Amino acid sequence: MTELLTGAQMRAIEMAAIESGEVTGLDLMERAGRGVVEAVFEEWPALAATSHRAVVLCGPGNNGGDGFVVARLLREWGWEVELFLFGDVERLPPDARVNYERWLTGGGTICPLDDVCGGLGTRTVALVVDALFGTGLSRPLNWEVEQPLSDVECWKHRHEKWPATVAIDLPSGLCADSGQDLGARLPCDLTVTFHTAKPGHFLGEGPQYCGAVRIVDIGLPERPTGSRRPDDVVGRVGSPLGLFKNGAHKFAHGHALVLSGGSGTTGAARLAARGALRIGAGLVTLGVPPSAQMEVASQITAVMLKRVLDAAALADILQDARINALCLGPGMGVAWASDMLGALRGEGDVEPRPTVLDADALTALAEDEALFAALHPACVLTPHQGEFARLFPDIAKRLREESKSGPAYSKADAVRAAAARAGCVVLLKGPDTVISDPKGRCSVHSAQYDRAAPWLATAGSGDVLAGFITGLLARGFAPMQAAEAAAWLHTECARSFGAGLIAEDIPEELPRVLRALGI
Ligand SMILES: NC(=O)C1=CN([C@@H]2O[C@H](COP(=O)(O)OP(=O)(O)OC[C@H]3O[C@@H](n4cnc5c(N)ncnc54)[C@H](OP(=O)(O)O)[C@@H]3O)[C@@H](O)[C@H]2O)[C@@H](O)CC1
Ligand SMILES: Nc1ncnc2c1ncn2[C@@H]1O[C@H](COP(=O)(O)OP(=O)(O)O)[C@@H](O)[C@H]1O
Ligand SMILES: [K+]
Repeated sequence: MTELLTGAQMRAIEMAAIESGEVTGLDLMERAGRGVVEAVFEEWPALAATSHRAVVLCGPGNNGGDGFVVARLLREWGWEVELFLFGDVERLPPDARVNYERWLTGGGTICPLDDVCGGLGTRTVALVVDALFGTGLSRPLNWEVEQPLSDVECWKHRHEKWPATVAIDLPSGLCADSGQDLGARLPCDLTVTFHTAKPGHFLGEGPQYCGAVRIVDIGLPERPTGSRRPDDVVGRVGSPLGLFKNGAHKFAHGHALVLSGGSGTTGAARLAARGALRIGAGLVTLGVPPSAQMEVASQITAVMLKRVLDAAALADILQDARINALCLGPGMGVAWASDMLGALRGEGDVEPRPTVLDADALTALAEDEALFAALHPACVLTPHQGEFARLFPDIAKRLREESKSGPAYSKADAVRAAAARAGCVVLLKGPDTVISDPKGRCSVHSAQYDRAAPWLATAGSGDVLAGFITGLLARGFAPMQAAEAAAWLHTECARSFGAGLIAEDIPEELPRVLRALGI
C-alpha cells in the first residue's frame, strides 16, 4: 500500500526536511524541475533528440518556481522557450524568486499570461508546461486564468500531434486533495508529481485532466510509520497478499451464505455466490425463498442451496456457527432484504458475523434507523453513488458542493465520515473506489490510467464484487482487507478478460488472475 499525501502533508514533509538542514527549498525546486524535464524526455524521446520550442506558464507560487527551473533547463538544452507569468513578481515566494532571477539572468524574457494566445502564434510548439498552480491552489480559478488555459486547450486542438502538455505536480485548477475541478481547463498528457502521488490524481475529475501520472523522487524522507494516525493516511490499494490456501479442510476456508431474492430475481445472488466460491470460500450456500427454489436449483452445481422461509428460518440457519460470512442485498428486493436484516439484529440469539450489505439491503438500511443502528464493525457496505446518497444524504450533498476556499471535501473525507457514522467498513464504488473503516483508515482503489477497466460498467458486476468480499470474509480476511483485495481482483479480472466482459465472466476470469499473481 503506498500513501497518497495531501497538499498540507507534503508541505509538512518539505518544511521538516528543510528545517532539519538536510536539504534547502532551492535544492528541492531544482530537483523537481529537473525531474519534470527528465520525465518529459522519457515520455517523448523525440523531444530529447533535438531542440524544439516550448511555452511555459508560470504561476505566483512555488509551482511557478518549478516552471522557471524547467524553462531554464530546456533553454540550456538548446530549446527556444517562451514564458508567461500570472501574478505579481514582487510577491513570488523566495525560492521561486531566485529561479525567476536566474531565468532573467540567463537572457530569458517574461510576458503576462494574458498574452499567451498571441504568443502561441502559428509556429510549432512542441511542449506546453503548466506550472500555474499545484498543491497551493486555495480557491476556484477565475477567468483571468481560466481564459488563457482555455485558449491553450483550443489552440492545441487545432494541431494534430504537438504540442505535448505536461502539468507540474497537478493540472492547474485541480484540487490536490479531492480531484475536484476548481476551474481546470487544460487536460494534460502527462502530470509529473513529486515524492508521492496525491489523492487528487485518482479521485473525482483528476484522471480526466492528468493524462498519465509520473512520480519523481526529489530526495524527501519517507514519513516514519509510527508518526501516522490511521485517519491521517490515505493509501492506494495495490495487489493483495494472503490469498494462498494452505491445505486443511474446506471448513477451514469458511462457509459463506448469500441470500437470494425471489423467483425471477435470483441472478444477482447467484453471481455473488459464484464470486464467493471462486475467491476461495470453502463452501457457499444460497439462501433462497421458496418461490425461487426450483429456479435456483436448476442453475447451480458447486454452490449449495438452503430454503429460507422467513426471518425465523434465517435465524435458525445461523445457529450453525460454521457459516461465518453473509451477503445480503443483490436482487433481494427491499422488503425481503429488510425482513432478513431484521433477523440479524441480535434477536433470536443470532451471533453477529462478517456481513456484506449491498444493493437492496442498503436501501432497506436507509429506510430503517433501527436496522442502521444494528450495523457492527464486521459489516461491509458497498454502495454505488446513488445508494451512498440514500444512506448518507448530508455527506453526499457536501461532496457535491463546489469548494469556495481551501482544499475541497473529497471522496476520501466523505467515505471516512460515512464509515464512522455506520460503525463499519464502507466501500464507495466507481472507477475511483474509496474504502474506509470506522477508525478513519482509508484507501483508494483506482481503476484508471494503466488499470482502466471501463468494461466493469456492466449489469451485475457490483454483485460479483459483493461476492468476492463475502468469500474473503469467509476465508478470515478482516473487513477492510477483504474489501481492498476484492476491489483489486475485481478490476484485474476485467482487465485480464478485456473487451466484451459481462458480469458472469468476472468470477470465471479469477483463476487466471490468481495464477498471474503466482497463487
Ligand atoms: N511541497 C514540496 O515538497 C515541494 C513543492 N514544490 C512545488 O511547490 C508547489 C506548491 O507551492 P505553493 O505552496 O507555493 O503553491 P502553488 O500551487 O504554487 O500556489 C500558491 C499560490 O497561488 C495562489 N493561489 C492559490 N489559489 C489561487 C487561485 N484560485 N487564484 C489565484 N491565485 C491562487 C496563492 O495565493 P494566495 O492563496 O496566498 O492568495 C499563492 O500565491 C507544488 O505544487 C510543487 O510544484 C516543489 O518545488 C518541490 C517540493
Ligand atoms: N468505468 C468504470 N471503471 C472501473 N470500474 C467501474 C466502472 N464502472 C463501474 N465500475 C465498477 O463496477 C461495479 C459496478 O457496480 P454497481 O454499480 O453496483 O453495478 P450493478 O448493480 O449493476 O452490479 C463497481 O465495482 C464499480 O466500481
Ligand atoms: K500545475
